Amino acid sequence: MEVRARAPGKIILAGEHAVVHGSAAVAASIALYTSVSLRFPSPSDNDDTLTLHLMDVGLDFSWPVGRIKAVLPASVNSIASSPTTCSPETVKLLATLVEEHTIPQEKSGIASGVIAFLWLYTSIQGSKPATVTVSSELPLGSGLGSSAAFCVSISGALLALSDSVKVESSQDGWVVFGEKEQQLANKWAFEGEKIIHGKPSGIDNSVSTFGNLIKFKSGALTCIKSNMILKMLITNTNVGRNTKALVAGVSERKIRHPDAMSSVFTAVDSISNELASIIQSSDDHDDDLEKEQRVEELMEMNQGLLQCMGVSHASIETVLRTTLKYKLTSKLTGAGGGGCVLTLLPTLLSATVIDKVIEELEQCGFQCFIAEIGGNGLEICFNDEEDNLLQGINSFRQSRNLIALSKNDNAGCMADEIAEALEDKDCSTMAGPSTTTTTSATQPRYANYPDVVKKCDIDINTTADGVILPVCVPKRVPTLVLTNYTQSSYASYLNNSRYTGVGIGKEKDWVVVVLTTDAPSGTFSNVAAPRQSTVVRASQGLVVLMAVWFGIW
Ligand SMILES: Nc1ncnc2c1ncn2[C@@H]1O[C@H](COP(=O)(O)OP(=O)(O)O)[C@@H](O)[C@H]1O
Ligand SMILES: C[C@@](O)(CCOP(=O)(O)O)CC(=O)O
Repeated sequence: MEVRARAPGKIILAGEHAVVHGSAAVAASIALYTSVSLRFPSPSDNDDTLTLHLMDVGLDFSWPVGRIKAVLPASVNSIASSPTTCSPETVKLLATLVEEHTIPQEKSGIASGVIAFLWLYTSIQGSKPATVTVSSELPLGSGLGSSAAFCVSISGALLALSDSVKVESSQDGWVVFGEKEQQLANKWAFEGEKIIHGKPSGIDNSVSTFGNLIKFKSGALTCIKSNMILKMLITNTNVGRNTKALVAGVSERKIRHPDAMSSVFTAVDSISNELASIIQSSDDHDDDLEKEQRVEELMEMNQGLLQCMGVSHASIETVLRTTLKYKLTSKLTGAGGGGCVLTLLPTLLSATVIDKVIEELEQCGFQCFIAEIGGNGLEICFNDEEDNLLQGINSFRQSRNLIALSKNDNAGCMADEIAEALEDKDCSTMAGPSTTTTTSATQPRYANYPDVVKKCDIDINTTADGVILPVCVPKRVPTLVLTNYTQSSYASYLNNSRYTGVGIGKEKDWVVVVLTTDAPSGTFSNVAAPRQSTVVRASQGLVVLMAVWFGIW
């Protein structure tokens, strides 16, 4: 049983930090997602571990479920339908599980994310074995809400396969939870955020769960309907910072200067409310330019107040100065202290100016992108990743008037085994030609072939017709995986009528497609020896490598 969930990142247009102290804030989801796949093993897998693959940081964690049960006393068991806060004592217990793995010093911030994962997992699913894989399009720790997207997507996947939520698993493609289920996922995500952040306001997990454009104040969310075009340039200063420390720093400043800080928060509250009412839908577009200027002014004022809170940074000031040269207004977004900066790109701004600003910002070592604002929040998909790839391959074949490939279980088993053998190989280490002969010295180094063949019940003596197509795509981004099959030299195999069956396997960055034929030597119940093997480099701009082995060893 497998489910995938994805949740978007966010930008805060006004009100970060002040929102932690009860002021209003305005935020929008952006079309950059964190995706989670959750798979429970079948009894025949004999797998009794909980495994977490964190693709973005290249870290894997695995615990025998017995170990988790031994560490967590039964008294901390939660109920999936009623989100509960992880006590400091339980955080310590979960930290011991995380400490059983080595996390390099420069990635130490990941530990709190893994603790949050363990809390959400054990609370919603108990101590079942499973494999959970997380990958994100968001930069981590840059103010775009990666921690919220992490907690929301994990909560969504865990709830989707729990008894507490009713979702129609037969639906195709990405589906949005019903309102009740969204509320539940949001509450659990908030509990995860508390572990990572200490004192989150709840705005990040709310906008990641519900999507769109929202106003948020004291835990209450109002959806903003807007048809105003808000084009935002996002500049990542690439300066790392820690949300928890920045939020704590503002609270300490509030303790030192209660009156002054309370005035700052009140001013931010007014800014957020005014911003929300300006961008609220109106059919009158005559004053759009004036609205844009008012939004710019409010952003500028908000940035000034964020400086008062002590969360700006030299890199943020550099972005402000650079964009001001082009008469553009910017403000930090998220916790500040580095991270990302927003620049409003007025509707009448020419593409040439936009290119120039971006060029200048990039010369400072920053990264710029324009993100789509206000899409869906948390979404779930029950279609298996492999089924989706097969669907894509079959659409490609259909467009060439070929019959659809049907699943061949033995080939599927072989694809799984080869993917497993490849999983720890780096994409780049696979460059260069592979071996072509049967002698043990020159056999392809990726799998223990005779064992694979035996395990998958394939007769090594009669199977001669088949092709194995491995692809390595960092994070297995589905669209890129598909194009690596359909827009590379692999396309000639997919575009060949002699292949009628298919098996697909995947592990880490690797996907393996095994094609079979209808001939007695190609059904994979019988066999032969290897004939040829090559490795080719794909041209997708990513580090993508592919190997083709004709025939079976
Ligand atoms: N894709 C991910 N993989 C692993 N951990 C993640 C991921 N996304 C977020 N996290 C967790 O969230 C933390 C970043 O959160 P935070 O500092 O608040 O930055 P952001 O502004 O991106 O939310 C990471 O240090 C890690 O603990
Ligand atoms: C500073 C704050 O307002 C937003 C933090 O955003 P991020 O974690 O930097 O993406 C904190 C919060 O609202 O919980």
